[in-house]
Amino acid sequence: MLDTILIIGCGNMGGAMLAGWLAGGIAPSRFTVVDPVLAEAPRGVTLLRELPKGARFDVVMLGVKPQMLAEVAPTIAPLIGSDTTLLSILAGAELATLATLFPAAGARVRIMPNLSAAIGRSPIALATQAIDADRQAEVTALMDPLGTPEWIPEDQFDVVTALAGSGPAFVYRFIDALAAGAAALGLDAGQAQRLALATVEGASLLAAASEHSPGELARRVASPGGTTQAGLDVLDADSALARLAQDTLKAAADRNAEMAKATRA
Ligand SMILES: NC(=O)C1=CN([C@@H]2O[C@H](COP(=O)(O)OP(=O)(O)OC[C@H]3O[C@@H](n4cnc5c(N)ncnc54)[C@H](OP(=O)(O)O)[C@@H]3O)[C@@H](O)[C@H]2O)C=CC1
Ligand SMILES: O=C(O)[C@@H]1CCC=N1
Repeated sequence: MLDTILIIGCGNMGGAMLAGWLAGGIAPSRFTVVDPVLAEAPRGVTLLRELPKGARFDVVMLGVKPQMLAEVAPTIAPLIGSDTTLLSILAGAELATLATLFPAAGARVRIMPNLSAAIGRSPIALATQAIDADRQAEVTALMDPLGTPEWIPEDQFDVVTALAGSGPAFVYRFIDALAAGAAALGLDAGQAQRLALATVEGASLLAAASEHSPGELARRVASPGGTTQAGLDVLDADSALARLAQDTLKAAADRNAEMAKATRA
């Protein structure tokens, strides 16, 4: 059973996952958080400034920056035994690196969530090696309150990190760009921001609920020879948006691969 959970590094992403778990009804008493700067933990969650000595947890989740891994791993390793499931959300920290740094762990799972975990709406990519089916099912169940867990081969982590981990930032840029474009055409800036956000929220919810693909939905918005088609023609000219999206994802995926190299133990 994955009852007790130690989160090491509870910043933006670790904090979002903790919020999602608590909102999903998991008892706060199951969580212990180690973080040097977190002002306070949610009610019922134990907050420590340093790693606990001699304690054992069913799950240890690494939530520090990837650049910290080599420094903190030797102090974390004594907490980890064959009964521990090690989870890592560190971009670029490969399973082989985790195996070198935490050889005693009963299971090691690499995870790529995003900040929407806080509201239970994150894609959650997971990769592992040599895990027994029961423990794998327990990890999946632990991720369920955070969104949509999917086990994937580890060699897809660079692109999945770019798409699903970094992706919210790209969407936020697009919302800002829509709002700035509308403001430049004369709309009040605050109103433009509200309308852009509501448009993206509604479009995204509809696409998620619809039997139709996003491409088909775009076709349904665009009346022949109308307003939308005039705008789509700009996005589609020379595949401008498609190329920009691919270049954006490639830059993020390449950086993830570089970080994996730098983090290799
Ligand atoms: N942000 C995101 O959307 C996503 C992030 N990730 C991954 O999540 C990890 C964390 O990123 P993010 O949350 O953005 O980063 P943050 O800097 O917000 O969080 C990391 C936290 O760990 C703390 N910390 C530093 N050293 C230790 C230590 N020795 N023991 C315990 N805690 C420590 C940091 O404190 P201090 O500030 O003092 O260093 C900070 O509070 C990264 O590895 C990243 O790749 C993955 C997916 C998405
Ligand atoms: O930017 C980063 O490196 C992390 C990984 C994915 C999202 N944030």
